Amino acid sequence: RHLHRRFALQHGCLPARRVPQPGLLESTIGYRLFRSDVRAARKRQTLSTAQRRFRTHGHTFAGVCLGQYFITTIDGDNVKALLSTRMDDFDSGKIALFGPFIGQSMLTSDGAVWRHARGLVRPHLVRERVVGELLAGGLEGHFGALMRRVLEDGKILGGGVVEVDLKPLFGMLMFDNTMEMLLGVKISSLEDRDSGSRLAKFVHAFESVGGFVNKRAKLGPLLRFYQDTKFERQCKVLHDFVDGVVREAYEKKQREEKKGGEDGSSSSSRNRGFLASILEDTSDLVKIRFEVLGVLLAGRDTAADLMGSLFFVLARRPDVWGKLKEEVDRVLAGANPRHDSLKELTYHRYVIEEALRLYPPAPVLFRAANKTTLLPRGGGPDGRSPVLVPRGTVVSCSTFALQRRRDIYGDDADEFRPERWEAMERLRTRPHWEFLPFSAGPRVCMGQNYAMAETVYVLARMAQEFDAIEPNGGPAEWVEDWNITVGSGAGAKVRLTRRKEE
Ligand code: HEM
Repeated sequence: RHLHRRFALQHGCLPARRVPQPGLLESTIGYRLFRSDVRAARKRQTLSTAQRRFRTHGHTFAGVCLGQYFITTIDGDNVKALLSTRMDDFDSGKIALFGPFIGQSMLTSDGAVWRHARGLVRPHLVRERVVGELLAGGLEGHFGALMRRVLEDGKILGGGVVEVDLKPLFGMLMFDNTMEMLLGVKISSLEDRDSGSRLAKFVHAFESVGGFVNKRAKLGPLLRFYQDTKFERQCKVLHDFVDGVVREAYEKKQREEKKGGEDGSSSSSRNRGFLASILEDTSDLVKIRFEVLGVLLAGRDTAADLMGSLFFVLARRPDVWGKLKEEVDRVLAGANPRHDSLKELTYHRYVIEEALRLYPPAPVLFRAANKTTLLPRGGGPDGRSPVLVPRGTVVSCSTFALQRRRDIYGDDADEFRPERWEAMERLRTRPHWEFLPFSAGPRVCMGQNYAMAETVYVLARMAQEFDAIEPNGGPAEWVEDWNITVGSGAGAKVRLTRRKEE
């Protein structure tokens, strides 16, 4: 306490506003706050509850939940300190949650280990190269498989109309596409109908991991007393599957190197795909397994949840669908999207950015302070003074609430209006630290260009294939569904009308 007081005095820190927790027991344990969070989660209102709290208590406030002191903020300056200028004072705080699944990999590590992992993965996810490989690779093939599944799984009504829930199909599409990009092998969960196959077991285990991690996240500081053997069993299924592919690629590389050494030619697998590239750098196959699963985790659910939420909304917005069709016909004139034409689909991008703003698949960013530090704002009665952050504090930012701030996005901040992005670009008022679907700073999402390109591609292809999209039941408003990421709780149940052949 003495050290904290001295640190606060030195840096002019004042106390942050506290969420009301009357009584000594509540202000030190925070059980009622935890109960109210659990109730909100049951009603699928975690995100809107957080948004309401910020509207009531201001942009930065503190509290205690299950004995853990936390600070939460949607102040752009604080978010910048957390993710960038003071990032070394914070750990990612994810190893306890994800450790049994992805070990010490890029997503879970910090400091030198994280820097090395990021350097290893980065060359394969940078802009031009990624988009080129994406288009040269199998995305169109996977999209074709998706179209076949729409017709097989959907209810055909005649007249080119089909009713289907697109959300699980987008999950499979993103899985297949990310697996191909990562492992360099064609894997099609969209076409695999055998529920007993190794692939189906892998997909099932991958999907169940989200529920386990979510449960672990809810336990907060109690997690250290918890062991989940079911979770460990599913992790083993995932590890065994990836280990098999990695070992095969490693042995192939060794064979080729030997052959190359004998006849003087270079290895033909060199620099092809993510896995081949990592094998150039390390032969630690366990490390490779964790990096592959980490990127798969980071890339699949986020992109699939984005697509699901997007199509939930588009079914309710024929005006936006009409504009997408108009743009895709004008720019592509019936051809498949190409590297250069993707960039011209600007309205497509605005629509996706608006979905990322209102329904961010990663709606909470959090870090744990590894030493006593500060956030620049939120302290004192006017909230303008720095705030002390004692070592061990969990600091979080609800990007869901941040990206709905009315003082930044206007009075219609809660409405889906893609045109706002065109206006913000024209007026050069595009927010930076207040639009963080991919986070920002040195730990910014490594796959953001890949994710944007793949989403624009799929959206454009859907607009080429379907004349109309309407809701097929479900609520009028989007509801949250928490797994590791957040998607549409009502799925994307739609009635699609095929375009007539010209
Ligand atoms: C719509 C899709 C996506 C969204 C919304 C998204 C969002 C994010 C966010 C918010 C983070 C930061 C998490 C944190 O710091 O706590 C992140 C990190 C990351 N993302 Fe994405 N992501 C998406 C797609 C992808 C894809 C497709 C890939 C790869 C193929 C990918 C790879 C990564 C990696 C490797 C990191 C860790 C970076 C690091 O810790 O240095 N992401 N992503």
